[in-house]
Amino acid sequence: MKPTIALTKGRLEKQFLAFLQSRGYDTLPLTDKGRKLQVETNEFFAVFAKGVDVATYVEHGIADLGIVGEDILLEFEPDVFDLLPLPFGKCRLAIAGEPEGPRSFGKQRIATKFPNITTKYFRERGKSVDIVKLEGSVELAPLLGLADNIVDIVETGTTLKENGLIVKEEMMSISARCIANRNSLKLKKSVLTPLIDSFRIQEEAI
Ligand SMILES: Nc1ncnc2c1ncn2[C@@H]1O[C@H](COP(=O)(O)OP(=O)(O)OP(=O)(O)O)[C@@H](O)[C@H]1O
Ligand SMILES: O=P(O)(O)OC[C@H]1O[C@H](OP(=O)(O)OP(=O)(O)O)[C@H](O)[C@@H]1O
Repeated sequence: MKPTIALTKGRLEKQFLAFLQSRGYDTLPLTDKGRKLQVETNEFFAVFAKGVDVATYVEHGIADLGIVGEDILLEFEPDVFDLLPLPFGKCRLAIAGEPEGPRSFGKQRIATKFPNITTKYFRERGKSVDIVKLEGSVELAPLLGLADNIVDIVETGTTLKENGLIVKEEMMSISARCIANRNSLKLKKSVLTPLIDSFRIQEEAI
């Protein structure tokens, strides 16, 4: 029985397909899928979902493996096995804002897509902050006065730069991860092992 892999749609999907190609897989069924959300390849069934839903499908055992950003694992803490890092989806989480600093003097207000990561990060440093949850274009928040600073993903830094913002503090580096359903790892070991092994790369290449 072929295993099922849940893939994060969009940015990570493209990078995962390039990675699969580099590992010798025929990715034609995946690249030619059009708007289909389920595709069968020679080696596995693929389903395409948003990052947090990838984690949910893996947690519930609908998918055996998942390809997801580490930010999703840190934010939602799904009950999955975090198997291995992958050499793409590389970016970092950072606190960013306007160069002249926060407007308010009281408790700092932070806009972010990642309220849990942000709360934990500041709590571990003995600070309490007010969080404003946004779903995207987080860089707008300090510009429009919704928040003092943001916590967001930075890759090239272009979005920050073009909006006149700067990194105030680097929080952590993140990459894509391969996750697994805990039961699948035991029950489908023989079909999953070759697949997982083909995703392994030298630690220093991550
Ligand atoms: N600029 C970036 N550079 C590199 N990796 C990124 C970047 N932005 C996000 N990522 C990583 O890719 C994953 C998917 O990001 P993507 O932007 O495609 O989805 P999303 O944030 O859910 O946005 P959307 O709502 O448009 O689907 C994120 O979870 C993160 O790990
Ligand atoms: O450093 P950069 O290379 O500019 O990349 C960082 C940007 O990419 C992501 O946004 P995305 O494109 O996913 O859009 P969103 O803000 O709507 O989530 C992230 O939230 C930053 O805004």
